[in-house]
Amino acid sequence: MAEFDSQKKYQEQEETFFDDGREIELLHFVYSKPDVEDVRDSPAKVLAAIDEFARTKKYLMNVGEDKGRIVTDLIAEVKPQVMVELGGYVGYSCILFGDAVRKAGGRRYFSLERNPEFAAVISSLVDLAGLGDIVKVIVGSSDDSIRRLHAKGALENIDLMFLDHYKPAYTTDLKLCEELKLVKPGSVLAADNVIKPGNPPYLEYVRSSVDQKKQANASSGTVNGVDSRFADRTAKQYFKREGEAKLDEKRVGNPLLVYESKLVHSFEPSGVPDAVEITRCVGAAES
Ligand SMILES: C[S@@+](CC[C@H](N)C(=O)[O-])C[C@H]1O[C@@H](n2cnc3c(N)ncnc32)[C@H](O)[C@@H]1O
Repeated sequence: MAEFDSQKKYQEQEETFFDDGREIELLHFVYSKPDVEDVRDSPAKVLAAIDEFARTKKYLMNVGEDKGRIVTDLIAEVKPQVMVELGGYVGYSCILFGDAVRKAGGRRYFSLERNPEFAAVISSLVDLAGLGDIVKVIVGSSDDSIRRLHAKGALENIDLMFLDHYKPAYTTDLKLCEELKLVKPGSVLAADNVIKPGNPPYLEYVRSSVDQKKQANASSGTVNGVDSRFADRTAKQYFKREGEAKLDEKRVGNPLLVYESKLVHSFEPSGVPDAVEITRCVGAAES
């Protein structure tokens, strides 16, 4: 693994590090750049402007350059027609990966974001980057949005999914996608923040054998709730705005799907070590 380049370090992550007006400040920062016309239609320049804000003004909870490269390499290899991200924030991953999907010949990048203000920031920056033809920003809770897109026929399968939203919802949303047959053999998953802050229930699930998954479903009805292994800070990250998380504890997914999963180490844009879990659905067992 390459060293972290400290010149590129984001500002320190404060106690309150999002939803305090900085997302709108970012928009003003980007659009008031003297060379904004040069930035237009350039995903790389929009990303550079977002990075500049986070390095010189305020921390932003973006995937960042280093972990981002793990996923853009994956996009170049998988060549997804349809990619979905869970959690868009201000659009950094959406612009980086939407551009990579377009370059790889893909058709659609869905960015699912619950906070309508953040979703508006994503849409504005996606438009500036000239990615409006491929990116669709969907406002709402990820599980509702997945169900609605599926019911409308707008989403029939997911070639590549980037999970980067509420940490306890990674497993329940993956199971929902399995039940709707959106995730199936051939699908690939990239899950962010599996070291910082960590996601033991998700790692356990994607690394389990078919038998282990069947047993886990049989032995506990509450295994999908907000697991006690999450730190309180992680479990309550969106509490102030969204209230208590409502996760479907009864969701069983499709335990017959066979996954191959590996951890790829890297760094947060703040320099803190983290990793992306890359999971490939390689088949389905007989029931
Ligand atoms: C870590 S940020 C995403 C960062 C973004 N992927 C990037 O790298 O540029 C997490 C985002 O997930 C959103 N979020 C949290 N829970 C969600 C849910 N259940 N459905 C949709 N979005 C959610 C938050 O509002 C926040 O914007």
